[in-house]
Amino acid sequence: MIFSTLASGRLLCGILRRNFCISTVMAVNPGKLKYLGQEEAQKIDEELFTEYAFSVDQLMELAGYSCAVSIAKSYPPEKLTPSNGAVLVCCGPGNNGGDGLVCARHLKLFGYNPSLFYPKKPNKPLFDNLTKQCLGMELPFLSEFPGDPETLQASYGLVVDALFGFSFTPPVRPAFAGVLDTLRRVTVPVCCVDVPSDLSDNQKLNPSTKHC
Ligand SMILES: NC(=O)C1=CN([C@@H]2O[C@H](COP(=O)(O)OP(=O)(O)OC[C@H]3O[C@@H](n4cnc5c(N)ncnc54)[C@H](O)[C@@H]3O)[C@@H](O)[C@H]2O)[C@H](O)CC1
Repeated sequence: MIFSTLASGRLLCGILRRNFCISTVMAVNPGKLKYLGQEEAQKIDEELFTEYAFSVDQLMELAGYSCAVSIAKSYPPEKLTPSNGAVLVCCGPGNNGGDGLVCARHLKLFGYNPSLFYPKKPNKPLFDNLTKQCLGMELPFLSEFPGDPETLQASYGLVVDALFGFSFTPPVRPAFAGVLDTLRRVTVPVCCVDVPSDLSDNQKLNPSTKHC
């Protein structure tokens, strides 16, 4: 699990490291943690697909599950304010968003009350299925994003940022600009899948941002 402050540059926790190495490394010595750059992580993903024949579904399930486990270890539901374990999972239009849908499902099983904000679902079976699974677990999908930080944190004790991962190309387009702006200003923990979605704009990173 990684929870550390970002200094500079685009850092990335790759699927391989996240699922196969991190928990071991962190259990032994957090100082030995190694961050992957965008290109390095993409190469590892490519290797997992080609050389080891993993499917996207498999990797996504591992990624989302790992994030839920990390969150449960660091922010147990009973320690969140408000105390009902309410979590807002913000999902973007790519695979990073898919990780978020998986994460939400596992968070529910871990005793949280996740709600999803998923404004741009791709029209592909993978995302249809992940959405169906969340609906089947009665996870609410918000029709609108809570407009300001105060409204958001009155209802949710933690945010999962699964908006963009290693394929994000700045600057953010208007459809998501307001969402990122609000996430920069909330004071509740923001746990990011892979990288904070506004990492290209380091000066404005929310100090409460964590990444897993
Ligand atoms: N390698 C894999 O297949 C896996 C990756 N995992 C996770 O997926 C992300 C990377 O996924 P990808 O679909 O390549 O991209 P993103 O989710 O980062 O986003 C692409 C999505 O975002 C749109 N977009 C890009 N730039 C902008 C912008 N400036 N403004 C608005 N929108 C933007 C773009 O059009 C696409 O729709 C990786 O980080 C992992 O988290 C899985 O874990 C499993 C396998």
